[in-house]
Amino acid sequence: MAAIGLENIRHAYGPDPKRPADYALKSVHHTFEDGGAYALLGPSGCGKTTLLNIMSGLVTPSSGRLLFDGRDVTGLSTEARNIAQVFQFPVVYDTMTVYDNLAFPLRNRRLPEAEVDRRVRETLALIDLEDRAHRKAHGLTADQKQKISLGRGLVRNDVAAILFDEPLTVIDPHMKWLLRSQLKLLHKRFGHTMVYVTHDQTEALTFADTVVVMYEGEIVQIGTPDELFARPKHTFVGYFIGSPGMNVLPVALDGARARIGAAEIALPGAPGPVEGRIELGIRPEFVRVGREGLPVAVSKVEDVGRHKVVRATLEGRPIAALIGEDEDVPAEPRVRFEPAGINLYVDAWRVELGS
Ligand SMILES: Nc1ncnc2c1ncn2[C@@H]1O[C@H](COP(=O)(O)OP(=O)(O)OP(=O)(O)O)[C@@H](O)[C@H]1O
Repeated sequence: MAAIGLENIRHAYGPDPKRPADYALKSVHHTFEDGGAYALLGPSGCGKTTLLNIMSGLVTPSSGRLLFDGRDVTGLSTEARNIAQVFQFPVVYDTMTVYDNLAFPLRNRRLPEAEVDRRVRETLALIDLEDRAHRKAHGLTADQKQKISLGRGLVRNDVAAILFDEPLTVIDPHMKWLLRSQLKLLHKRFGHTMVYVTHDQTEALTFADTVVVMYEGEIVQIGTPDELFARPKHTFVGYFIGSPGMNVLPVALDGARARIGAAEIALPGAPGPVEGRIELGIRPEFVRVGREGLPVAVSKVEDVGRHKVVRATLEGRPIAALIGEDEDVPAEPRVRFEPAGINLYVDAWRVELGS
C-alpha cells in the first residue's frame, strides 16, 4: 500500500495547449493517504478517468509529478507501479475458467500454488461466483464477467493501490449495493489505498471516507460526506450533492443582510469586503415553509417518500424546500431560511461570514 501524491499535475490531450479550456486537468495537487478509501466524484467529462489513468500509468501527464510514498514514479510503467485497476467494462480472458482468471495475476507473480488457491477461493466467495469457478468465462453474463474483473483487482494483497473506474455500471442494482458494501468491508479488513471513480453521489458517499469532488478539470472540494453536505466550498458541490441540490440565489449585500429583489434575508454574519458575483446558498433542508417570512409562489409539491419537496419561486427565482410527509403548504406560503444553513458565495467560492 502507498500514499499517492499528485504534484501540480496538468494534462492536455491535444498538442500545444494554451487556454485553461485546452486542459482535461488544469492543476491537481493532492495526496491520497496510505490506506484511505476515496471517491473521485464529478460529472461526465470533468477529468476523473484522466486522473485515475495518470495514477495507474496509462496516461503520462503533460506536466507535474506522481509520487508513491514520496518516490517519483511519473516515468514508470503500470506494472512497475504495482497498481490494480478495475475498469467500467469487463476485462477477462474468455477462454480461461473463472478460477484461472483470478489465479492469473498471482501465478504471474509466482506465488506458491497453495497460496494461489487460498486467495482465489476467498475472492470467489467475495464476488459470489464459487459455483461458477470451473466454468469458462465465455458465456457468462456481463455482470458476472465484471465480477471477475473486480475479483482480479482484489485478489492480490501486495498492490500499492486499487483503482476503480465506475466498476459497477453493468451490475444490476441489488448486486451493486452488495458489492459496494463488500468493497467497504474489504477496505476495513485489509486497508488498501482505494480510489473509486463515480458520477453517482450515492455510490461515492456510501463507499468513501473522503470524497474528492471534481469539476471542469479541477478538484473543488475534498471532505467527508458530512462536510460536503454542510459546507459546500463551491456552488457546484452544493448543486451536485444532495437531492434536490442546494438553492443558489443571486443576491445584493448590505452588511449582514442579503437582498433578492424586494426580499431581505438576515445573514448569520457579515462577510469581509467582497467583489464579484454574490450568491446565497441554502439547502432545501434549511428552508422552512409556513406562514412567516418571505412570500413565495408554490408551483409543485412532490411526495418523495420520507418527505415532500416543495418547488416554488422567490422573487421570480426557483427555490426548493423540504416539508414533512404529513405537512401541508399553507394558503399564502412564506419561507424562512435557517441561519445555520446559510452560505455565501463570491464568484462561486464560499466566503466566511463573521459574527
Ligand atoms: N483520449 C482522449 N483524447 C482526447 N480527449 C480526451 C481523451 N480522453 C478524455 N478526453 C477529454 O478529456 C476530458 C476529461 O475526460 P475524462 O474521461 O477524464 O472525464 P471523466 O470525468 O472521467 O468523464 P466520464 O465519466 O464521461 O468518463 C473530456 O473533455 C474528454 O472529452
